[in-house]
Amino acid sequence: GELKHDDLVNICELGQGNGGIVWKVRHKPTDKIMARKYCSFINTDYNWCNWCHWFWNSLSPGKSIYLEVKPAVKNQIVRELKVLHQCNSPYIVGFYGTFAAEGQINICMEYMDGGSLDLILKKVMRIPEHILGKITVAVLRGLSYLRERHRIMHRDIKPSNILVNHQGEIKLCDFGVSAQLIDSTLQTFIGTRSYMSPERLEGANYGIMSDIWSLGLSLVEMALGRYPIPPPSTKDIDDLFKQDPNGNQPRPEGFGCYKVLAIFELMEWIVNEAPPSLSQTHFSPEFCDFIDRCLKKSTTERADLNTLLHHPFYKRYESESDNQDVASWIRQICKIDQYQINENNYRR
Ligand SMILES: Nc1ncnc2c1ncn2[C@@H]1O[C@H](COP(=O)(O)OP(=O)(O)OP(=O)(O)O)[C@@H](O)[C@H]1O
Ligand SMILES: NCCNc1nnc(-c2ccc(F)c(F)c2Nc2ccc(I)cc2F)o1
Ligand SMILES: [Mg+2]
Repeated sequence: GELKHDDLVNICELGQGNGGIVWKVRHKPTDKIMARKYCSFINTDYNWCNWCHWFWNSLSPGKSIYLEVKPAVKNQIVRELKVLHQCNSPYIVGFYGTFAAEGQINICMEYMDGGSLDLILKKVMRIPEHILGKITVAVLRGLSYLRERHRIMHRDIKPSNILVNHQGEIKLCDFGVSAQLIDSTLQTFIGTRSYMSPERLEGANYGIMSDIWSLGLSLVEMALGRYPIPPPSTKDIDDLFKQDPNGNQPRPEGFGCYKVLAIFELMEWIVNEAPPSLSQTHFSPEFCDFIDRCLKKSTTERADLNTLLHHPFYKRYESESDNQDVASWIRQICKIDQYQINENNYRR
């Protein structure tokens, strides 16, 4: 049956984004561990000055934006989210239910004990190419599932929305299954960095091809270990790889101290400058070509989903049946984590 607010016990906070707070919870009746996302809305009536408040609020990234939606709109969102019960794929995070409590929309989903790839990236310097190959297989298969079976694009592909677990599974979450929720959160540039495609930033029509751009940019960020706009110089990259060839040292402070562009400068750069690319000094020619095909600024030149499903980089990893390599890599990283926890406890 449907989940109820009182059946859930908070265990610990998993993280905060721009539109939500995520808690690790236990569902008492089934003793199941879940991840519960509060979408931060308050259900007072919507009016113009709230919009201004929201707009100025959204300029200061990282704060949770409080949005106003009418109760009727909230009910429509909950109704549309129930479609998530039909979203069943090895590449999509499981869904347990949704409900409104204290004027907030809650989404309860599968708890992924490896966390999201943005957190993983904070623990290691870079993600090795063979792991990025497995990530690419999972994301492309997840996008295909959403398009073939539910006729939707993802809309928010980025490392924090790609989750992993100790079994080596890699799954997508936070995709735009509810049109009303998308409208209510005015998916604009909230957040410090944009994974949005040039056409989407320019306000032109956009679709699945925009997800392909976001995938390309996310892969470059995970391959280099830093957000790739403005692109690091070849010297920067060579230094990174010289310091730490296999890329699993935690990142030193002031790493690659590059100028962090303000959100508007960043969007301007994405629209006006050449897209980032990878060099064959450190990456395979297939991976470099895959990235170039995803990061074409013009959607007519950019590879579509079917082309990528036949690309040599994808083909190299799609045949590998199990993800034991991913599983041991995740465990190794989390063990570092576990080791750190023990260390800290021991010191205390
Ligand atoms: N199902 C889940 N299992 C485990 N951890 C999760 C799950 N869903 C989210 N998280 C964690 O919670 C954090 C916050 O998630 P949330 O989607 O609210 O924000 P975000 O994706 O980081 O950013 P934004 O809100 O801008 O999209 C994520 O970074 C992720 O580490
Ligand atoms: N960057 C914007 C703020 N972050 C965000 N987190 N979740 C969403 C989201 C947006 C639209 C939507 F329809 C959802 F179901 C959404 N959530 C959602 C979808 C699938 C699963 I499985 C779990 C979810 F929380 O947006
Ligand atoms: Mg997210």
